[in-house]
Amino acid sequence: MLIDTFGRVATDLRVSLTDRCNLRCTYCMPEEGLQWLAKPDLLTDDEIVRLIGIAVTELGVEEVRFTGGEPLLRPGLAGIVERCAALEPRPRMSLTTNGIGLERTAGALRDAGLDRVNVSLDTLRPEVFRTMTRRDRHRDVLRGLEAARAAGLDPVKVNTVLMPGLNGDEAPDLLAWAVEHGYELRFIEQMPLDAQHGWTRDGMITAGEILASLRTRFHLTAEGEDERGSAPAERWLVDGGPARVGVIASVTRPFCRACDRTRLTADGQVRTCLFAREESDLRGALRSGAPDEEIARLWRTAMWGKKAGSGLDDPSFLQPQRPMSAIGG
Ligand SMILES: Nc1nc2c(ncn2[C@@H]2O[C@H](COP(=O)(O)OP(=O)(O)OP(=O)(O)O)[C@@H](O)[C@H]2O)c(=O)[nH]1
Ligand SMILES: C[S@@+](CC[C@H](N)C(=O)[O-])C[C@H]1O[C@@H](n2cnc3c(N)ncnc32)[C@H](O)[C@@H]1O
Ligand code: SF4
Ligand code: SF4
Repeated sequence: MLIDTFGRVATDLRVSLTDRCNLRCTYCMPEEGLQWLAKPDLLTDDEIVRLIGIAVTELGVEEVRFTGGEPLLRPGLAGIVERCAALEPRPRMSLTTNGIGLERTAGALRDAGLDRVNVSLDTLRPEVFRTMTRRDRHRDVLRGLEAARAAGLDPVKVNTVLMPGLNGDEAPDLLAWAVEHGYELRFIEQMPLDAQHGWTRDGMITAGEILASLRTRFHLTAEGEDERGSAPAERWLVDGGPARVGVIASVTRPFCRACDRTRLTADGQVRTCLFAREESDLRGALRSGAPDEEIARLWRTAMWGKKAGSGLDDPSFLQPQRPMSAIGG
């Protein structure tokens, strides 16, 4: 098992498959993109499957989420999913994506063994999408979402970051649209994880503001703590249900106490937390011929260094060196 400093057990593995992306969301990366990881530094498909195998068979990981950067840019994604679906015990598998290309790939990913998908979409307005992502791909995302549902990926969740002056007034419209289409919408508080270090607490829209805005049009009933478990999203029934809406309030209502995550970057570093400042090198061990037991030992040791939480409220808080897209958001 992966037991951290506080006795919490990590059963949820987030794997970044690439740091590259075909969008340029303003809260994530600059217009010109970033200095991408060099190809030889990326884990190969075989290395990723081996590490996930160790996590699942030796370390008690039960859930694997593929993310990035944009994971659909990884050519071997369906193959990786298929090989992970053959592991014993079989992990639950999900994908966090911007949805571009999902129209083509959702069926194959489902057939390979993917269980569910979270698609990021911040706005229903194509021109706002262009401003927020600096790309004209709104329609591709909507088609990707439809394809995910049609392929039987279930649930299909939608992740939305609200930004003042852009989509800040769209929460009720987005919720009405999500309820109509059967998607589970979650609003995410903007976090200080952008490559440009442009985040300010005053400049973000808080969970409280999002809920107040939703309540102008919907009746929301809070779900119990038991139903939440270790999930980042607090959820509310919309107009009595069954539709739900979530808010991931990492900044104003942190949920680190129940954290059950461990992370693997695309270049093979274990991170204990989104906001960790240290990493442990598994790629080096893999490439120097370490056996599975040694890699499992390194991974366990890494988790003993996990901090209590994000440290966002600590006056000495420092943003991690890697931006969200390179950590695996
Ligand atoms: N603070 C914090 N935020 C997280 C963490 N994991 C995910 N998030 C935030 O939640 C957003 C959505 O994450 P997803 O990739 O959809 O995953 P999730 O919400 O854990 O997924 P579900 O299991 O589907 O609920 C991310 O973009 C982050 O902003 C985490 O460990 N810590
Ligand atoms: C980093 S992206 C990676 C996966 C994929 N490219 C996508 O956008 O879904 C994962 C999630 O992180 C969120 N995200 C990115 N930067 C963020 C920030 N500064 N604060 C909060 N969420 C952020 C995105 O909205 C997205 O839902
Ligand atoms: S949030 Fe996702 S889609 Fe947007 S730039 Fe970052 S990695 Fe790309
Ligand atoms: S910020 Fe770190 S400790 Fe808190 S929930 Fe996220 S990964 Fe876990």
